[in-house]
Amino acid sequence: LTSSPLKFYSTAAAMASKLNPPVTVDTLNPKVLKCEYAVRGEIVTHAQRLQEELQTQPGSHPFDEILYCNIGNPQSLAQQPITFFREVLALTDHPALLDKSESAALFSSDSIERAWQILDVIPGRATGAYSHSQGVKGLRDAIAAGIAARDGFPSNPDDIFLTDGASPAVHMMMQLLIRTENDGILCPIPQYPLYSASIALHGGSLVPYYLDEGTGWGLEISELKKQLEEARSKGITVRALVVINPGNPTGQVLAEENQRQIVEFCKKEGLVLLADEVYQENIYVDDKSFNSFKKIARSMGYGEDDLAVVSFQSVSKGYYGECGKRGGYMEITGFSADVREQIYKVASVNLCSNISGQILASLVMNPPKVGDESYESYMAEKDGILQSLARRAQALEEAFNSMEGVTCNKAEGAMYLFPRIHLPQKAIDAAKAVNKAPDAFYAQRLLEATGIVVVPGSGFGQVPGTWHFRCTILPQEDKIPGIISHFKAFHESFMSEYRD
Ligand SMILES: Cc1ncc(COP(=O)(O)O)c(CN[C@@H]2CONC2=O)c1O
Repeated sequence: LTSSPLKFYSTAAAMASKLNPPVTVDTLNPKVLKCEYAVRGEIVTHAQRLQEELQTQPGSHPFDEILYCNIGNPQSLAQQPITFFREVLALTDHPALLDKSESAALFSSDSIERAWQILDVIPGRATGAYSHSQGVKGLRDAIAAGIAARDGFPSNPDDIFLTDGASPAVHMMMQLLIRTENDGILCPIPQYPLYSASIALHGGSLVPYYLDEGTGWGLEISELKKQLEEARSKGITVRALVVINPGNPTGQVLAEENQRQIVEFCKKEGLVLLADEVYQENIYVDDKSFNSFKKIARSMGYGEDDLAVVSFQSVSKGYYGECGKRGGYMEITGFSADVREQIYKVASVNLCSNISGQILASLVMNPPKVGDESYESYMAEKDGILQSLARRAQALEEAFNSMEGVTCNKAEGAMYLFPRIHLPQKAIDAAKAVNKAPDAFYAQRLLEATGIVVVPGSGFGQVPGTWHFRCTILPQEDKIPGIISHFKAFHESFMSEYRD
């Protein structure tokens, strides 16, 4: 060590850093440690381990593939993208294709025309350049037109912020609204854990309101009032109300009257209404249809000066399922000019969202119309996917309801079922013995027996003492009977093992 001072100090420094590494879990931001996201949590990590074992040791498990029913990721389960959308994306991603004569034989005339329209609103037709921080103005014009056509009320392109999926838009709003842990956000329980994770990351307080499983996950205003008053009595300033419609993980579609009550509640209590509407195209029941909260507010005569409504949309869901393209937007209304300036400033720090995602968001909100060359084929693809999703939801709902001790509300929309499992006390005790929540214990045993990955209800929140799991309706239709039979066989065996 004394042969050379440099060697001495470098060895000593190396030893010191091993003893006191600059970063340990204990020295990380405690808000990060508090954050949890169950959709890709412990059960999924375990599934990935089993998947590796299947590859390295074929036959090592009583199944030959892992079926990921944990995440709303349609194309990872073989759903095909919409042809028209992909043709336009291909042409705008490589505009030189438009100058080649062969392209007319490869692409529909309306996808070529749409590609030109899009390129003409992008400065210099440069789809590789940064755009305006809210997104390309011409694309926001198209999205605003699509929103207006959907709702029957005007939409201002300057209210739209194009984002890399809805997730960053939610984070941005939490960043803007949460000052300290005394700022609260009313969130549904069960909720999609992006909200609890984002509130934790931003140091705020999640104020829960419980959806009523007994009335098909109904959202009761009395529950909102109770939770709001309880939070306020603890010194929490409740800033906003999150509504996910159609619901994730619960799949309910709100009735119009209920939406009006919610708008009235937000106006009366001075809450920002954060309307997560990423499943707006996923409706499977004939007696419900999607109404945006902005449409409801405007139809009640409430305008910019009455209440703030932020609407989130995404290209990840619907019949398009383009999760990996990272497209989406938030439409912000009801904020003053100086608040909007601050929202713009935060958006500008990230420069802009990706251009392909922006283009795709404009296509989702302006799909082919009657008379377009692609209209028939587009509608055939769209209806085919949505009708199949509805059949899969029905088949899985019926299967869960046929299982001992399982009750499952209908998936009116979205992409999930969220059945309740009434577990025998012996199973609850067995879970406790291995320090797991009973539904996490059940999900792990299901995975190890069948290769099926579901997310424990504890990852979404639930009424204490109740246990659920979330299963997507996304495996391709020909796989559903096999999933049902394996699920049922496992469940019967599990219940026999632990029946009181
Ligand atoms: C209600 C809701 N809001 C926002 C998002 C975020 O979407 P993007 O960031 O992709 O636009 C999701 C994604 N759904 C997650 C991802 O897959 N399964 C889920 O529950 C969601 O379910």
